[in-house]
Amino acid sequence: MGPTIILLFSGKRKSGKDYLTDKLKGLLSDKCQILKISEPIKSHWAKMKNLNLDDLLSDKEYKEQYRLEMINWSDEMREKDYGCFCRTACQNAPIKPIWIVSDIRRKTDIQWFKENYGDRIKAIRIIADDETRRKRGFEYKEGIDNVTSECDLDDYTTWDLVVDNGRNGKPLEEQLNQILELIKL
Ligand SMILES: Nc1ncnc2c1ncn2[C@@H]1O[C@H](COP(=O)(O)OP(=O)(O)OP(=O)(O)O)[C@@H](O)[C@H]1O
Repeated sequence: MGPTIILLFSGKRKSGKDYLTDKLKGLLSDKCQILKISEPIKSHWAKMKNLNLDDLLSDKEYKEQYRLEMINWSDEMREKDYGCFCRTACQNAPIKPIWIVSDIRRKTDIQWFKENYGDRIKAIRIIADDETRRKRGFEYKEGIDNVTSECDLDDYTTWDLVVDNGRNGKPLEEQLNQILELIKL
């Protein structure tokens, strides 16, 4: 037993992953649970470095400060076991009909979910134009924006849905309805 549907969200920095998945959570409420693959990474990192986990998980400057180091450390872990963080995130999550994974970043993340949950998964790409992302606080950083964790899914093509959350995007309600169409419980 497990969730009936797992929505995997991916998108570049400041495309609006947290924003859209939070809105979706607002609609689905008790039927869904948001999972973050970055949660087990951050919780391990916080323990190792004696940092405040809530600050690391939230949207503050704090997380930017440690992003590069966390990427490098988690990449080393993934080389040994590509599913390690996906597995922990799933093990820690309460069973609900719908899981929303809000931070898929790699082909191997999708691969792991496919191997373990088969066709219960739907993969959604959130896109936004550069100008919009910059307005939301995005600043290009060498070592972060040009590496695997940010770029591995740029050439993935078999998304179940692509949502434009930039200036040319459809109104929010339509975007959310498109996502709900994928669920059809
Ligand atoms: N459609 C939208 N309308 C208005 N504000 C938005 C919209 N989408 C995102 N934002 C805002 O833009 C900012 C960045 O969005 P968000 O944190 O969801 O991006 P993210 O993809 O999760 O970024 P990161 O990868 O850096 O965590 C937030 O302040 C969010 O509220």
